Amino acid sequence: MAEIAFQSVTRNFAATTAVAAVSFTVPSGAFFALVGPSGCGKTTVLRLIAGLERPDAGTISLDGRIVAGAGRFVEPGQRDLGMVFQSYALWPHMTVAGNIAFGLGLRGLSHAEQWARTAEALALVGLEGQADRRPHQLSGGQRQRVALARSLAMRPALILLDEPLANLDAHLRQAMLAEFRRIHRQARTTFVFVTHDQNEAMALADLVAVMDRGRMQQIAPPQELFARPASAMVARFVGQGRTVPVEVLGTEGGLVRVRLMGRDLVLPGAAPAGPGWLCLRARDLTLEPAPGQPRLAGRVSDLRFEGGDYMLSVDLEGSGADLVEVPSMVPVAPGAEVSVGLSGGWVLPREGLAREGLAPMALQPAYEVA
Ligand SMILES: Nc1ncnc2c1ncn2[C@@H]1O[C@H](COP(=O)(O)OP(=O)(O)OP(=O)(O)O)[C@@H](O)[C@H]1O
Repeated sequence: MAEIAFQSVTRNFAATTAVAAVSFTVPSGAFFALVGPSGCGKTTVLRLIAGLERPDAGTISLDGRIVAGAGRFVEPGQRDLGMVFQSYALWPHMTVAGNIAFGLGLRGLSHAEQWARTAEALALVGLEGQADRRPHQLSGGQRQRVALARSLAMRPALILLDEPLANLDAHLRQAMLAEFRRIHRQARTTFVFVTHDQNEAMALADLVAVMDRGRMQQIAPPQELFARPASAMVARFVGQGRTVPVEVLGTEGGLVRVRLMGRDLVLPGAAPAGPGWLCLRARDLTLEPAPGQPRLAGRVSDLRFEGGDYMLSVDLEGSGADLVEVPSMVPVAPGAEVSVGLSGGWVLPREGLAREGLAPMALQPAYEVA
């Protein structure tokens, strides 16, 4: 297992700053996911960890040892890490066992040790009995497991996975998410997983970094990213959040008082007085507000059938926000005027807030100020 530490790491490609003064620490043994829209710099971060890119500034340490920066550079082969790519990169002419044992042979391990480690890695990924097959005789999911087994057999301190599920169909991807979690638990190795799919990152990892245009927006456990987004980008990217502009009036008993559509509401959040965003997700909104629950007037713009119920797209007219998503047990025709109840949400400053500035806070329900 290995701890990963970036300190003010920058990587430029001509005029593009792919990674901009990024600092973070991943604890040893974590399942760490890097997520963000295309071009945000996540693959470059992965390649910097691997030693396939050199930083232009800053230092990268693995387990306390500087591997890049401060006049030092440790070659990829000397970093005690394995890589798994979406293309699998298996040798087509070798059997499954041959593919896994190949790297072990290069390390000079005895045949007996190669065989023992290959069998162990195949068992770990659930491919016992497939040792003599060739890659073309396997499904996509099985090939991905062989690629992972090949890395695991080397027993590295760190395994880097670059969109390993991208080539699999949605059903298989779901199954592989559970498999990756199990394999990580059993292998007791630090995993770094790059994906553009926030659902995948949130389902897999115990620590998720959201990147945008070369910068780290937030690094946090999935539950915290969802409940307490640090910037509007994270609020929108994670869990299909919608952001509604509000005026923050001040803090109040660990909550934040905001003005929204002419009403004063007190909501969970972390923001100083001034312009803010209210991040809302479907679970924060209901169609039939309980007595005393804050409510906002809206008009149904669209509805779709989802998960056995309906999801309405509602225009909070005059709020300046995009459409919000409101779950409903019954269909409501587009054009209908509705009253939307607010049971939660998260208020953040319009400019975003450094993670360090956010006080930990228990989640509490919203209430309206009389
Ligand atoms: N070798 C390179 N030469 C020039 N520009 C590069 C190179 N590698 C990356 N970039 C640029 O750096 C930025 C970040 O790229 P990177 O591949 O890290 O993003 P990403 O988040 O992994 O994107 P994707 O999800 O599309 O793979 C992009 O603007 C990309 O065009």
